Amino acid sequence: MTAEPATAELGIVALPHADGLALPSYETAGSAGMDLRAAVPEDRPLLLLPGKRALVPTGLIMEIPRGYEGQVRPRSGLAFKNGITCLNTPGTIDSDYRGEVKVLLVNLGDEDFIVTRGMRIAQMVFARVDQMQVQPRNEAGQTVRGAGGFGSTGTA
Ligand SMILES: O=c1ccn([C@H]2C[C@H](O)[C@@H](COP(=O)(O)OP(=O)(O)OP(=O)(O)O)O2)c(=O)[nH]1
Ligand SMILES: [Mg+2]
Repeated sequence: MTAEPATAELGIVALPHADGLALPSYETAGSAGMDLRAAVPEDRPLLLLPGKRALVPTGLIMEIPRGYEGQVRPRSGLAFKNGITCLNTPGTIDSDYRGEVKVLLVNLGDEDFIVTRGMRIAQMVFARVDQMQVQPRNEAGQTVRGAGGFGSTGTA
């Protein structure tokens, strides 16, 4: 199976510290996310102690089309095997952001974790977003749910 041609275009600027690293790409034709690689120095891998967090550079600046956002999400394999996840998941990359995309990893496991150069540490999913016009009102329209929430409908 080959991928359907993508309709939207993602501009990527690779910074010098991403030299030699593969650009993000979809691992399979139907992948929702493209994996992000750690642009840490080859000779200075990042040690993530249990309970600690770190902002991991990707070495990439992205030009996301207006009307889309980038979501930085954890990889399930790292989460399951090592307890490594994204602290602020899903991280939000705004379409007008022109800084380096970084991944806020946290080690929720009980062992040290070493992030090496080129390691695929997270994935980015692009989603359409709409902006809303804020409309102040005196009261909200009635619904069956009303103010019920936080388990109001039960579990069974
Ligand atoms: O995981 C993340 C989350 C955010 N960002 C960058 C891109 C995003 O566009 C910007 C701002 O993110 P966010 O709005 O979540 O953070 P904030 O704390 O509200 O910062 P700001 O005041 O800059 O909006 O930081 C990342 O590189 N990685
Ligand atoms: Mg913000």
